[in-house]
Amino acid sequence: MDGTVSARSGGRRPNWWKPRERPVPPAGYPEMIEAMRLLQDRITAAVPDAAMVAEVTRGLTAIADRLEPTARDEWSQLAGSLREVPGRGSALLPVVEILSENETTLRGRVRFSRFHLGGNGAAHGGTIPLMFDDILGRLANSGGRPVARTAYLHVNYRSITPIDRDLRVEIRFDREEGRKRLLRGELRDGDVLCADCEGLFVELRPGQP
Ligand SMILES: CCCCCCCC/C=C\CCCCCCCC(=O)SCCNC(=O)CCNC(=O)[C@H](O)C(C)(C)COP(=O)(O)OP(=O)(O)OC[C@H]1O[C@@H](n2cnc3c(N)ncnc32)[C@H](O)[C@@H]1OP(=O)(O)O
Repeated sequence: MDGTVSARSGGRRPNWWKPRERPVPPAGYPEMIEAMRLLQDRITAAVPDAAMVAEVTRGLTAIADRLEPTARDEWSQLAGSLREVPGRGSALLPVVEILSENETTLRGRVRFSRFHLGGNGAAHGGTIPLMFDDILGRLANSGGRPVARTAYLHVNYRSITPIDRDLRVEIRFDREEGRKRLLRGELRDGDVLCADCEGLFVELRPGQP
């Protein structure tokens, strides 16, 4: 690792975990990401004819080309860095709207959508750990603690997780032993337990990527 930062991919940087200034997005940035999420849902659901496929491909390529000159490295990108915005400004993440948060507990509302479909109205099994990893990681890294990464994430699928419904998620900080932080979480549809999880986060040592 030489610490070189490339403009497009981000590159790796030594001591990357040191706090840095929070980026300030331009007006309308969260709405742009929301439009991207809508696009993901609509493309997933669409069965367009060939003419519309060609038209959409042209339109999307034109937008991608328009954005290309504004690309910055990982350390300056906005997507995923907006802690105060639900879904952190990342179109990858299922959006968790945080209802309450302190140093031990986080409660939120999450809605999986068509983009996250696995089959028969249920969310894809990979999207649930994605959601858990992000909010467990948020709580694990709260309270001014040094950065920790997920060492394991164990997810139990207890019943299907429906898309297009508001679900509740609750995360608890279970315990901390040296560099190890253990957290647990539950995802519920009303009274029905959809999934629960346990995650181990391990604090990085200086120089760890
Ligand atoms: C990314 C952080 C962002 C932070 C941002 C902060 C602001 C918050 C804002 C917004 C929230 C955003 C939140 C996003 C969160 C996403 C988090 C991720 O998804 S991270 C990507 C996936 N994870 C990896 O890629 C790790 C890859 N693995 C590693 O790097 C290493 O394996 C690591 C660091 C996890 C541990 O390696 P070692 O060499 O440092 O530590 P050793 O000495 O092996 O272990 C220490 C202790 O942990 C146990 N341990 C380690 N791995 C274990 C495992 N898999 N199972 C059980 N125990 C394990 C060991 O047995 C040891 O325990 P004993 O001290 O002996 O009691």
